[in-house]
Amino acid sequence: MKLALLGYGKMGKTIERLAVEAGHEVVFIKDRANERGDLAEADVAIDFSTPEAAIENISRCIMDGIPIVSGTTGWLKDYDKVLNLCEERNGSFIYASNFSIGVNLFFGLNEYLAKQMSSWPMYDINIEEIHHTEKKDAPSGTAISLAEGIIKNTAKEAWQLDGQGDAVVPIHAKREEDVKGTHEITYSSEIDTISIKHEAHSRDGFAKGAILAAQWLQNKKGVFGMKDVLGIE
Ligand SMILES: NC(=O)C1=CN([C@@H]2O[C@H](COP(=O)(O)OP(=O)(O)OC[C@H]3O[C@@H](n4cnc5c(N)ncnc54)[C@H](OP(=O)(O)O)[C@@H]3O)[C@@H](O)[C@H]2O)C=CC1
Ligand SMILES: O=C(O)C1=N[C@H](C(=O)O)C[C@H](O)C1
Repeated sequence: MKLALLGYGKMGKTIERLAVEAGHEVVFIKDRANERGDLAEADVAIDFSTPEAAIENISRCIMDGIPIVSGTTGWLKDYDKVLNLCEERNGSFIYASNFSIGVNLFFGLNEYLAKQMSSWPMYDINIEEIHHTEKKDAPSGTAISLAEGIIKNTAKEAWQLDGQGDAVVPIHAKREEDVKGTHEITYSSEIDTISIKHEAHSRDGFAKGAILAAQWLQNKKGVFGMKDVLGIE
């Protein structure tokens, strides 16, 4: 597979290393100021850039007829624009707040637990996410997906950063040196605490998932998520 990389930071470089190791070729690289190679040669593009740059990168690929996988977080206010453009141009697009297989299994566990806990209002829900100090957005895209999974399965109505109130799922975001990505959901009562936690040990899981998604998307049209790629409910 010939890949274009939009964003060549921590994730772009990890994807390049693992893609080349797996026999793929990187034919185009773009960061903030530079472009190398030819986007038109790519079978699929992978965007891990910035919240500000993602919409332009994704739109450019859809306009140029290149299937595009995006893992950039913090740009979802523009998601409907991408949906419409993709439909108009018969494009191919996947977004996931987290491409690791482990986190996608964890999403299912989170929804299962939320459904069980919805009958027991004495438990207070909290989400905590911890990431490296260079992260630009808070809360993380993954924490937002986890909150949405809880809202879908309980009487909670919204998530809020450091929020409070009966209808709110509070998310607490911490920034610590070199943490790759930790997410923990806690249900606490006076009697006891139940928690589930996912901790990434490196960026390889995110990168491998994005490469898998790129392979899967190559000959498909439409808008998809990581559940489609992995074939999970
Ligand atoms: N979905 C998932 O599984 C995961 C998502 N992420 C998300 O991916 C994104 C990137 O993360 P990470 O690699 O750690 O961040 P980095 O800050 O390490 O890299 C971001 C890159 O984007 C580049 N960039 C800036 N502007 C543009 C532009 N206009 N076009 C193309 N590239 C541009 C930066 O270039 P320069 O250095 O020149 O400024 C840099 O190379 C974040 O939103 C993060 O939350 C991260 C891990 C997993
Ligand atoms: O910025 C990161 O590093 C990560 N971002 C994603 C997010 O916002 O959820 C995924 C992962 O946790 C790493």
